[in-house]
Parts: sequence; C-alpha cells; structure tokens
Amino acid sequence: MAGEELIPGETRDLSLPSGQEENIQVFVRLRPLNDKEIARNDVSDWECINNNTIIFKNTLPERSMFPAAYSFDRVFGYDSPTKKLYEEGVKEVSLSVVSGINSSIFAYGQTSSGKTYTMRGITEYAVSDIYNYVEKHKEREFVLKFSAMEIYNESVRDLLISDTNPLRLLDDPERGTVVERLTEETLRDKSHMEELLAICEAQRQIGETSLNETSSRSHQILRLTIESSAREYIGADKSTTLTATVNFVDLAGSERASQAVSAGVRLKEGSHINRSLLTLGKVVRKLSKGKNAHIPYRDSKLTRILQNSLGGNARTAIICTMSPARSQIEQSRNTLLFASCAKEVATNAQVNVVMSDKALVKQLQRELAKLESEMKSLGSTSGTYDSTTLLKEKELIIEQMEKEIRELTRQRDLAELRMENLLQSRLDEYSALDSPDAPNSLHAGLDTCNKTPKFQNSENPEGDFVLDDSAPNFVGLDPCQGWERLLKKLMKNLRVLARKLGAMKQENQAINEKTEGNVFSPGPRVKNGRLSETEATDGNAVSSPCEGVGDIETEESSIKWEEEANALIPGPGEKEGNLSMTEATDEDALSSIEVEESSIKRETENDVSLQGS
Ligand SMILES: Nc1ncnc2c1ncn2[C@@H]1O[C@H](COP(=O)(O)OP(=O)(O)OP(=O)(O)O)[C@@H](O)[C@H]1O
Repeated sequence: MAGEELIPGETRDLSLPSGQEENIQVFVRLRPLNDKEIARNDVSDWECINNNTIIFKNTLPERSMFPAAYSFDRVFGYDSPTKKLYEEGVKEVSLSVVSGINSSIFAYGQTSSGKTYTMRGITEYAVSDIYNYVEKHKEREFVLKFSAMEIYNESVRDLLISDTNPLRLLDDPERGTVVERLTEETLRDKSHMEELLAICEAQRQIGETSLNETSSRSHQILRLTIESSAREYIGADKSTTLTATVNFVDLAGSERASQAVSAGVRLKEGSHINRSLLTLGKVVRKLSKGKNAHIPYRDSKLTRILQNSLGGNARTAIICTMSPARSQIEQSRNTLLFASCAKEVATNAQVNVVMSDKALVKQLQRELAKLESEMKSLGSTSGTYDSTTLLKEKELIIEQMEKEIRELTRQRDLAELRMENLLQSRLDEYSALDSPDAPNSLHAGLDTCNKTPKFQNSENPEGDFVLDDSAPNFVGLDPCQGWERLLKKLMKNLRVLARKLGAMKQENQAINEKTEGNVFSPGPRVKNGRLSETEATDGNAVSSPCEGVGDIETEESSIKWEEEANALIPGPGEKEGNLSMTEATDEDALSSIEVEESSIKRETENDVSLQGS
C-alpha cells in the first residue's frame, strides 16, 4: 500500500499527539476552466506558483486593493489529479482514524468549483487505504461502521434509507451533538462500503442550476467509525478499544442568486445553503481569533453536527476548491478569505481509548492512588515551604529588632551620661555661686547647656544628637527636662520592642513545632533557631528550621532579651533619679512601633556607628 509509511505503527499510535493543539490544514485546489467558461471566452486569472502559493495574475488597477498572493499548507493547480491531492495533502489527516484519532475532511468552495468531484476521489482513496491497513494488521480486530446524512434546507436526512423524514439533533453530555435515529451500518467489507456510497449518491439532493447541471443542493456528511482492539487482550482485564470517526464533508456550494439564475425551489435551497455557510464562516472566523469568545455553533445544523471538527477533538483538513475564471473572481476571493481564516483555527485531537469495564475500574483505581499521593506530597511541600518562608521572614525581623534594641540601649546609655554630665555641671555652677566670679561661671555653665546643636534634624529634633557632642534643641523646654523626656521615650521604645521580640520568638517556635511534623530531615542551614545572615539572604536556603537545640536557644535568647529590657526600665510608678516612669499604654505602644519603624529606616539610611560619638 502506498500509504503504509504514513500510517503510524501500532505502538506509535498510542503516543500520537494526545490533547495537542494543531491548526486545521488548508489546501487549495484550482480546477481547469470548464466548457462553459471556455465557450464564453473567460480567462484563467489564478496560478499556483509553487507548492504553497497561489497568485492572482491580473494586474488591473481596480484589483490592487486585494492581496495578490495567498499561501496555504499546499496548493494544487488545474493539472493536479485528485490522487496527488490525497497523497500529498489530506491522506495523513484522514488516516488518523485508524489510530483512534477523529478526523474530518471538508470540501468548501463556490458552486461548480469541484467539491463533489474532489471529495468523491478522496473518500475512495481513504476507504481503500483504511481497508488495506485493516488487512495488514491482523493482530487487531477492527469493526467499521458507516452512516451518512445530508442537511437539506436546514433539515437533517438519513442518506442510507429512503425515508425523507427529518432527524432530530440531541445533545449528549459525552458525545456532543448526536443525530437521533441515524442509521449506522456495520460494514462487512470494502465492497459493502462501496455499495453504501452508491446509495448515498443516489439519495443526495441534486438540482440543475445555470452554473452546474448536477449541483449538490445539500451538505453531505459521510461518517466512518473505526473501532479496534488487540486480539490478544480481547475479553481480558487489560482490554481496551481505540475508537474514532472520520467525516467526509462535501458542502453545498455558495452561490449568488443572480449568477445561478435561481428561482423557486433553487432560490430557497440557495438561501438555506448560503445561510449555513455564512454561519460556518462566522464560526471559523471567531475560532481563528481564539476560543474565548462565544462561538455560534448552534446557529446552524451544519456547525452543530461538526462542532468537534471545528476547534474540537479532531484533526481537520479543508480543501478549498476554486474556479480559475475571471468571471468568478469575487467568489474565488471569498473562498480564499475563508481558507485564510480556517488555517488559523486550532483543534485539539486526542487518542480515543475505550476501556473494558474491568480495565476501566483498574485504571480509575490507579489514577485515584496517584492523585492521592500527589495531594499528600503537595500538602507537605507547600506546608514546609510556607512555614519555612514565614519563619525566614520573621527571623529577619527578629534580627532587625535585636539590632534596634542594641541601638536604643546605646542611645539610652549615652543620653544618661549626657544628662548626668549636665546635672553635674549645674551642681558645680550652683556650688560656685559662693565664689567671687560667680556670675560669669553661671553664664558659662548655662551656655554649655543651651549650646546650639551642630546637627539638627528638623523632622526629628531628638533623633541624632546623641551621635555627636552637641546638645539637642529641646524646643520650649529646659535642657534637663528635655533629656528626661528623651530618656523616657527611649526606655519606652526599648520595652515595647522587647515585648514584640519575645512575642515574635514565641511565634517562631510555634511555626517550628508545626513544621517539624511535615519535615522528615532537619535542614543543616538553620543554626540556633535563626538563619545566619548569609543564609537569610540566600533565596535558595529554604530548609527545615526544626532543630531541638535551636528551639531551646530561641526560647532562652527571647527570655534574655525580655529580662534585659525590663532591667533597663523601672517598674510602674518607680523613680529612677528624677525620671518618673509609667507603664506604656496601648497608644504608647503604637507610637513606639512607629518610632521603631522610623528608627529602623533611619538606621538603614545612615549607617552610623555610635562607637565614634
Ligand atoms: N479538478 C477538476 N478537473 C476536471 N474537472 C473538474 C474538476 N473539478 C470539477 N470538475 C468538473 O466540474 C464540474 C462541477 O464539479 P462539481 O460538481 O464537483 O462542483 P461542486 O463544487 O460540487 O458544485 P456544487 O456546489 O454546485 O455541487 C463537474 O462536471 C466536474 O466533473
């Protein structure tokens, strides 16, 4: 068989693109000028210049607004036989059906452009190749079923029986749109299929128009379903069946009523044909822009029945047939416009595997187990990740707070020192009042107290004075009062900070304990319950913080900080020197937090060492 190499082997079949997007393949076929066209001296305006491009040869100025060249998967000139179009074009898509992949071959084009002529040949070659494949694959059991319908004046008709009653369309949740009571013949052999094809041809609505003596007045859909199972496993637990359908769709031709000189029945047919082709064009146009928009499949029976072939679970090829005649230029351009949109449409073909009940149960059990284990591992991974990240963030804050406490402690010590010095100098001045040059000494002492600061931050007047040897500008206050207030504030900040630190360390311990349950091996990067500076900035250092020693030390260091902070601060109502200290209220705590934040910010901005002051 010529197509043998193109039909994938049994093993490869199952690994064919499952759920993979693929654009509709579009082919253009140009027929030769027909007798009528030649008789009226029509000229051929189109030419296939290579395998992919068709050009409009006429260079009349009024035609320049249209593109002169169009490219597709393949183009076939007037001298290309149908066999070539089949072999080099649609064969691969049509034979996907033997591998369990749905496929559809459409012929689209204006009336008399060669659709029926083309589809007849394509169907014949494909059926022949399918039977050859079946013959060569004795290890599988094949069941072929055939059905055929036409959509005539928007009614669906069974082409395998003489009953002309219209068939209803039903929506099946699994199979999509289903034609109710459509005959499905199980094929005995190839000749049986050929007989049925002949019946369809005889049943199809044909009418004579001025453009085509035997114009197809309906859309015809020939449907071949192929099921296959490996003989070895038939009846066994492992038994699975591949099942897919190939549609051969010969659309009715678009026509202009004036050109087709239509009247009466033909006019009515023409309007139905044009309307459903219009919907097909709309569906294809919308699909070509993406599947997010509403796709009006339900606006015609044709698009409803072929929904899967248009953007669904199928591989699709469209053959656009064209007359080369200048008189048909408008229709030919419309065909090429449709073809250009169609090539942008993607479908999503899958291998359709039907399992035996036993195999299905086993498969479902396997999938369930897999999902359960995935969920478990996902749960533990995300839990570990979240708590580790949280822990890392909190550790950084703790480090920052510890730094801030050290900073505040130094500021407090310095402020105390400066105040002691100030008080001492005042005592000295008072004791010097007895001396003969008392007034001068007093002035000198007061000058020292009120010395203008060398550095003053207007937004934060007390902010940086401790960093130099100047006196701060305590606006409206006696310097001693100013120092007293400042010391109070520093101590309050220290106390709030120490409390927050303790709370944060407790939270971290709780996270550690929670994480411990999820992590099997403690990460080596965590020391003493805290990430080291380099580790903390290492984005990859997400490891387990669960080390017993670290937990204890965290707790201990937290208690230590709290004790230290409390030692710095006199209790409620206690007096320390002349500073009256009270417990910080919630409001105080809030303002302290603000102070803390601005302090941290300040520290980042000015990395100033107190050692030098
Ligand atoms: N590639 C071709 N080579 C030779 N003859 C062709 C070719 N294509 C079509 N023809 C002839 O042109 C005529 C019209 O073709 P056909 O009936 O297939 O057109 P159609 O597109 O199906 O028209 P309609 O939409 O009206 O049914 C037929 O006589 C057919 O034999």
